[in-house]
Amino acid sequence: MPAYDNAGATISLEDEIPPEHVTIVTDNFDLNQRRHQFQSQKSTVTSRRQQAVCVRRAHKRYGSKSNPNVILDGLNMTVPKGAIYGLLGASGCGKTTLLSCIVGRRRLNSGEIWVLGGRPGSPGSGVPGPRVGYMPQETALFGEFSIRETMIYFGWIAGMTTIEVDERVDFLVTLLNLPHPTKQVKTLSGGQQRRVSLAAALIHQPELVILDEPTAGVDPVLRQSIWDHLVEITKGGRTTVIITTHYIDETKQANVIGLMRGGRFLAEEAPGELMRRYQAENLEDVFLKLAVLQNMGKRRRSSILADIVEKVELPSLPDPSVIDLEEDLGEISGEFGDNVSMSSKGRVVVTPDIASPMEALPPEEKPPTTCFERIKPMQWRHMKSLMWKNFLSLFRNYSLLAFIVVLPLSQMVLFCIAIGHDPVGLPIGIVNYELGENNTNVPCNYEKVCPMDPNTYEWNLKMFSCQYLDFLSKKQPNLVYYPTKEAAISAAYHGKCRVVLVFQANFSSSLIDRMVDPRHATDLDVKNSEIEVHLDDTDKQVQWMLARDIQVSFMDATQNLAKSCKLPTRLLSIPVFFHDPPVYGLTIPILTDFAGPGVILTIVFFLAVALTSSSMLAERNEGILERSLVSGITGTEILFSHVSVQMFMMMIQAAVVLFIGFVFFDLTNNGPLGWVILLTVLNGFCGMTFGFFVSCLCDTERTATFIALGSFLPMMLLCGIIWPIEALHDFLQWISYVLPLTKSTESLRSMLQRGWSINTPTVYYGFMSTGIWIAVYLIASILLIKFKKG
Ligand SMILES: Nc1ncnc2c1ncn2[C@@H]1O[C@H](COP(=O)(O)OP(=O)(O)OP(=O)(O)O)[C@@H](O)[C@H]1O
Repeated sequence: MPAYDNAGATISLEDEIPPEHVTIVTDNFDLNQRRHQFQSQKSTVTSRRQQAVCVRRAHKRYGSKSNPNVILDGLNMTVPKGAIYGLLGASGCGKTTLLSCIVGRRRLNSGEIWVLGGRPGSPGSGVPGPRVGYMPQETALFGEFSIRETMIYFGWIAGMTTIEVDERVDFLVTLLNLPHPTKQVKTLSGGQQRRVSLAAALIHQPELVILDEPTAGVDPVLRQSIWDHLVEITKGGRTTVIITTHYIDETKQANVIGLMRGGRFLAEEAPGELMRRYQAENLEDVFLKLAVLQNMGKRRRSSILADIVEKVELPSLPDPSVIDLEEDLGEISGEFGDNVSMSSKGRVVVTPDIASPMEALPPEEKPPTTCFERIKPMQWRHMKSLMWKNFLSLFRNYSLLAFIVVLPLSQMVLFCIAIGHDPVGLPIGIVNYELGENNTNVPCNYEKVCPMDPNTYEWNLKMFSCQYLDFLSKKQPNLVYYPTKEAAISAAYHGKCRVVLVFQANFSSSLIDRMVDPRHATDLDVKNSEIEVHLDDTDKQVQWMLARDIQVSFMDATQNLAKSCKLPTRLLSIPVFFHDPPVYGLTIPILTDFAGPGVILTIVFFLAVALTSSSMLAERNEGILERSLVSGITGTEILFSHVSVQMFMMMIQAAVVLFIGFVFFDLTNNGPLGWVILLTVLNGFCGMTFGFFVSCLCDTERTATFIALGSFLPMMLLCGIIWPIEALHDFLQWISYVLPLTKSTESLRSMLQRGWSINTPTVYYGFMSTGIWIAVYLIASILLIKFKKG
């Protein structure tokens, strides 16, 4: 017999196979009728593609190159079509990792995998896709859905009609002893949920069923009926099952079992043959013996393990001399040709049906050459299932619905009520010596007639301080009178008043001297004609507003005086005139109008972030994302289905915010309403994409929440929402310009207050910046979904 060279291994089969070790698989299963006698054949790509699953020289590690955690260490695996393959191994040995590589969710570091004739993830392979039914270890179901709705979701993805799904649901409910299909998944027991998860993997009768511990938490009777069903579906040879379990003994019903340890298979063979060869009563004994033998093999290489191995009692072996531990207990499956699966000296014939070797194989894979070929188009049936699922989840989640409407409403109401209004009732200390000795008890009255003699033009101004205080009290009514300047200032030091105004005894006459006859006015006249102001400057807003009220009240009083004397009203005012109305905005601007645009955009942006930053994570953490991806849905489809559903919610939120701001609280809006709405919605969309990005970037909801919350304050501070950008440090100004809310806030403010339209650069820069950020976040999210695997 010739020698075969497969990837560097030159092995002659001729003398190695004692006839007694050549076994035909017969267990409960007519593979021997469908499969041909053992014939050694060269392992070729074609022969590998004819297996249901074929893994060659698989290496997989987690962690960095310098500190690797090697999970698969040159593993080979051959799963013939139509077989039940039991994958056994201790917890943590890498079974789930191997399965996720098979379904295309993780990549090997090196080696190759063929699944149903194609490479997982390659175009036309159907894997991930409807050819595979995958039941992950976690339940991976939607708690809010009923059993039937769960099946409809997975059935639709696989291209089934609702009628077909209903028929299968009836069958599976009986088979798996499930409760009524209308029952909500979250109300089921753990074992029932696992069975629903199994049903979801079987609903579309896939060619390859991969079940990660389907019988965990299932009672023995039901476990037997699940196995009976698996035997039944594999009978025709169309369906192949790979199953992992911790109940080693139940795999007696498998056609082939792979015993995994140390990143390789200790054996890959029919269970009956293994027990016979190792003269073991059960498979657990076989596993134990093989494990000890593997350790002995290692001992030769490593003295470190010597102590451990010496303590292990070697079980009795049929004839240890026939086993070359070093070579034979190493991984050898498939290296001799893909029609053979073998371990040790025994060979199990698992020759595929070669009557029509290329039947049902996907077309030869051509690697994508252009970027366009790499992008998978979205499929309507996937989008339909996803959008239906997302809307259903939304409408089942009442607290979330309330959150969507109540939160923007309450935040906008809070902003409009709480921000921008002038503080009223601030205590203002008054010391008015013009009222005489007993100044706190004398009423502060003044004559409203003109104090100027119409004939001589002599002024006889009296109690102008009272006239002034009359105007001041219209703006700040809480005037508190103190007898002396010292008492008032002491009260200010103790926080009893925010400002102290002192009027000297001859305030009115000195004022007239200063205005009418400045040539004879002394320094004392000037000093006495001034209102002495002592401010508590701790609060900039309060200080600024009090200073404004004090000065404006004076101008009001002088204008009133001029008016009573029929003089030009501005005659007695300071010679600085502020035009009314101003170029844009109000004569006395209110902070609500300044902060309003930024606050509207911030509310819409961050509510969208809050909605989306957990959506992908919730799917991922519940295992649903993994399951959906294996069923053929792409990350882009999941992303866009969330985008469409959350877009709907975000638009509701944007409408609530704008309605409350402009209709209820009458915020200034001189702008083109259409563009205002469009910018607000675009900005919410930008928040959504940022949320998706965070969701794809983080592994836990907690980290996502930290990032989402952590980004809130810097954006508020740096985007010119509460303080002008021009007041920032130069370096911060640069940062500010590249943040997503800066340009859009400027744009919205210009539209609302200045009435500018889209043809103004400030306005269209806002739209452009938002559009660029949307594209950046979307592309980053898609790339993360695509490449952020294990
Ligand atoms: N994403 C990951 N990053 C780092 N290590 C991981 C990752 N996933 C799994 N591992 C490690 O890889 C090893 C194999 O894990 P895996 O889940 O494949 O084992 P398993 O055989 O399926 O275990 P079990 O039977 O308990 O489910 C474990 O040590 C695990 O800690």
